[in-house]
Amino acid sequence: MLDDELLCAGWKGVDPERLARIVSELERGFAALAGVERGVSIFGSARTPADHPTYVLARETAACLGRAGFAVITGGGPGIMEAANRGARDTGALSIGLNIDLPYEQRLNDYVDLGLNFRYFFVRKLLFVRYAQAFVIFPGGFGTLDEMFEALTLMQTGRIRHFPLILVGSGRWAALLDWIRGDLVTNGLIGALDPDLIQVTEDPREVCSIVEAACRRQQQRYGGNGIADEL
Ligand SMILES: CC(C)=CCNc1ncnc2c1ncn2[C@@H]1O[C@H](COP(=O)(O)O)[C@@H](O)[C@H]1O
Repeated sequence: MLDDELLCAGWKGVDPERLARIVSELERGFAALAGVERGVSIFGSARTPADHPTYVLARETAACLGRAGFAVITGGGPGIMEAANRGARDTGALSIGLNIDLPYEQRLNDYVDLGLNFRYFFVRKLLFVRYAQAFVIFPGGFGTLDEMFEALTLMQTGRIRHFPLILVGSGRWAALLDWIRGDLVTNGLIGALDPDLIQVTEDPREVCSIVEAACRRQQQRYGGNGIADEL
């Protein structure tokens, strides 16, 4: 069977409707975020409570980015997402939440100024990249790791360029980084230089200076945010 025939074989009655929904989510997202020229997407656990040091660090980091003129984009949920939206709100920077519809009740956190709800994870993930100049990632679970590895894949394959991926909280990432540098590099599963795509810091001001330097490079080389046309 040819590829086209295979694809058509799966084209059931509901698929056109699904496709229309996907396109309309994309359109709504692009329209809502079209004015965002400088943004940073911040990821991290949905479960980190407000009195946790990592929450405080995420709030501070977002505030620092906000003061530098960046909009802050998160998943709009609780935990680190809330901390980052809160830090943006503290400084009057645009605080964006791209929320996902989940089977259990899920509302946007109280610190989102521009909020959108999505049915599809992949539409929302595209927007996290499309409207950001950098990814800043705090410790988290499967959701956070998914977002981190998606960005790394896009960087490794050249779909996004000069796009810093910054892990905040060195101690918490050490075991994962050891495994990446050890097992993955040693067994030839990634290139020897691929781990260099990841930067690690504890310091909100360093996050800001890494992002600003990358922005300048993106601007000089591409006149935009370093995102290839294919994305
Ligand atoms: C308390 C709870 C589980 C709430 C879930 N509510 C959520 N709302 C919005 N984005 C989410 C949510 N859960 C996961 N995500 C996405 O996945 C990441 C967090 O997942 P995790 O907690 O690390 O795995 C976030 O950066 C976010 O983009």
